[in-house]
Amino acid sequence: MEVTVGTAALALALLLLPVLYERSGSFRFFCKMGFYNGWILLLALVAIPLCALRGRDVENMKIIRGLMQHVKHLYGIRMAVRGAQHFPPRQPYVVVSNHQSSLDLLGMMEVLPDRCVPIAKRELLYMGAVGVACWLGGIIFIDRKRTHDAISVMAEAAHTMLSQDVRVWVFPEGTRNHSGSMLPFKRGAFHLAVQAQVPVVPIVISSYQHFYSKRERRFTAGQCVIQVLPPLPTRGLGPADVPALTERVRAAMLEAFEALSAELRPTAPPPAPQ
Ligand SMILES: CCCCCCCCCCCCCCC(=O)SCCNC(=O)CCNC(=O)[C@H](O)C(C)(C)COP(=O)(O)OP(=O)(O)OC[C@H]1O[C@@H](n2cnc3c(N)ncnc32)[C@H](O)[C@@H]1OP(=O)(O)O
Ligand SMILES: CCCCCCCC/C=C\CCCCCCCC(=O)OC[C@@H](O)COP(=O)(O)O
Repeated sequence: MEVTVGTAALALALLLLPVLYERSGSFRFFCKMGFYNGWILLLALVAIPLCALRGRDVENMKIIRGLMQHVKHLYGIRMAVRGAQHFPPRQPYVVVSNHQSSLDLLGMMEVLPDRCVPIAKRELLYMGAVGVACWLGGIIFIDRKRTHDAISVMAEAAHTMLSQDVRVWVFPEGTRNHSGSMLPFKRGAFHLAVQAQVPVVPIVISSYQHFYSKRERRFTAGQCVIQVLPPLPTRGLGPADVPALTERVRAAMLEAFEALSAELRPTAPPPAPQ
């Protein structure tokens, strides 16, 4: 009898889930974000044995990129890449891009150049299978609480970029930013580019505001533009030039971000006929 009541309660709860999903925006938001994280965890489990054949190697980022590229379709996110011709061919460079949310992974995987690895907070290493996949992909981890150590890791990265022909992707805001603008940029990425004497390639991911908002618990289908801006050379620059370079790149990115936000902002529906 107890089993029957339990089973009936479970069946009722399962029947109610679609209704709740249909009626509650917040429930839908949490389901979608839960599925996003769960799906990436599952993809990481698939990636691990494939990547393990090579060991820790930047070439494994191709496997991770390939496995991630369908995820946008699951969410109805249409992505357009502009300015891909700006990627310098056959040379190392530092990519810098804005960082709004963990959804940035989708934009990153849309344009990630070959032999390019992100710099990530070290906490990612402890996310189970995701951490293992990131390690196998050659992702560079920094401890944000230890500035001196983070700078040493970046200095080592400058060497690796040149000796092993590697490109590096940095989020110079240093953290996710949902404000609809850009935080001040930290200078690590620009020191890295100047130390290695390689160009900086700015990439702007358009605002998610019209289809995704963590604060409002809103996540619908939508459109996202990833704009690659012209590279800035650093040849001949030294440490004293880093602040001006940082500000120049941020100004260019902010201008492009605002232009994209204006372009993609949904136009108000026409007034209803009287
Ligand atoms: C198949 C499925 C598998 C799924 C796998 C999916 C994988 C995808 C993974 C994607 C990961 C994305 C993760 C994104 C993140 O984790 S973002 C967070 C981490 N990233 C950053 O923080 C990068 C940006 N931060 C910096 O550049 C900082 O400057 C940093 C180097 C970290 C140091 O930060 P902080 O401690 O806050 O110090 P300051 O920035 O204030 O710097 C202090 C002074 O040092 C100078 N400086 C900085 N860097 C250098 C350097 N490299 N060399 C020399 N000097 C440096 C800096 O200019 C400051 O001095 P001044 O004030 O300018 O005098
Ligand atoms: C054994 C432990 C198991 C833990 C399992 C955790 C499961 C998590 C599963 C999938 C996570 C997928 C998300 C990948 C990471 C996205 C990158 C990202 O956006 O990192 C945030 C970082 O840029 C800035 O961090 P903060 O904004 O400063 O914070």
